[in-house]
Amino acid sequence: MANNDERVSDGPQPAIRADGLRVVRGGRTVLDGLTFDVAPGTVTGLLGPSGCGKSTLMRAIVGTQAHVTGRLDVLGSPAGSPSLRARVGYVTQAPSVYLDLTARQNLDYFAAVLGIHRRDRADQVAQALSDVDLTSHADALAGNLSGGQLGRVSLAVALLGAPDLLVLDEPTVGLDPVLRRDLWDLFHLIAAERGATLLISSHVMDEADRCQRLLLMRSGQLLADDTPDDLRALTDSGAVEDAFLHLVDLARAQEETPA
Ligand SMILES: Nc1ncnc2c1ncn2[C@@H]1O[C@H](COP(=O)(O)OP(=O)(O)OP(=O)(O)O)[C@@H](O)[C@H]1O
Repeated sequence: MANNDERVSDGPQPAIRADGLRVVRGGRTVLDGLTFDVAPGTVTGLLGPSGCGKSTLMRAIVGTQAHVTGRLDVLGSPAGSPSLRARVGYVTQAPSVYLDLTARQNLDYFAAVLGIHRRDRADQVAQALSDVDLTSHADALAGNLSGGQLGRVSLAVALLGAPDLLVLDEPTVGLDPVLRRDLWDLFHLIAAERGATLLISSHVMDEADRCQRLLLMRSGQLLADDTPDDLRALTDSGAVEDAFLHLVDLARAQEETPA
């Protein structure tokens, strides 16, 4: 990837820096020249309608997406660098756990894969289970857990080893309001107590106000990179959803204006 230091940062090094990021899938440009920074220690929401490219961007950030061009640095190294493996936690939309193992056995297995020393493993597994409030179900077979509980096992896996960056693809989809609120509280706790950076995708705009910053996407492009308050003020809107719709209308009008 090209290195290009045109933007001079006067703050701490961004947790994620994208510059002219482009991804082509199946011959289609699905990310079209994204440029943005994610500040360290923040909870940033990645919002946009289904199919706009959120998962593709997350895959690029964690280094599992092919055909990525432009610049994409994560925690100071090019995305996908081997040194980032233990520093980045990633939860996909589909829970990736073994259904024939218990929650604890799943975590123990992934802790071993991550290289967490045998002597520290039991403590770290217990901590991760407690973080996601699953201690009481630790020894239940994953196959017998509810969808929401399974999602929390995946999240616990991502928390193992205390990663500096957590990339969570729609972690609250399908959860009841109480669980959603508890998870968002947990995300903010992780950022505040550990200084970790969280990038969390959602297509539900009412989750926007739970984020410190927002990346709003549409059709592979970035519509806005702002705080929820500034976004509302900028577009004179009462809700982030209205601000998003306002920006979509503006983008459409620009597309329709003859050059
Ligand atoms: N293997 C593929 N080949 C070609 N196009 C693909 C492929 N996978 C995804 N796409 C397209 O890339 C675009 C972005 O998909 P992506 O999964 O990143 O969107 P998303 O915003 O995460 O959607 P959702 O919220 O529904 O998960 C979509 O238009 C999708 O159809």
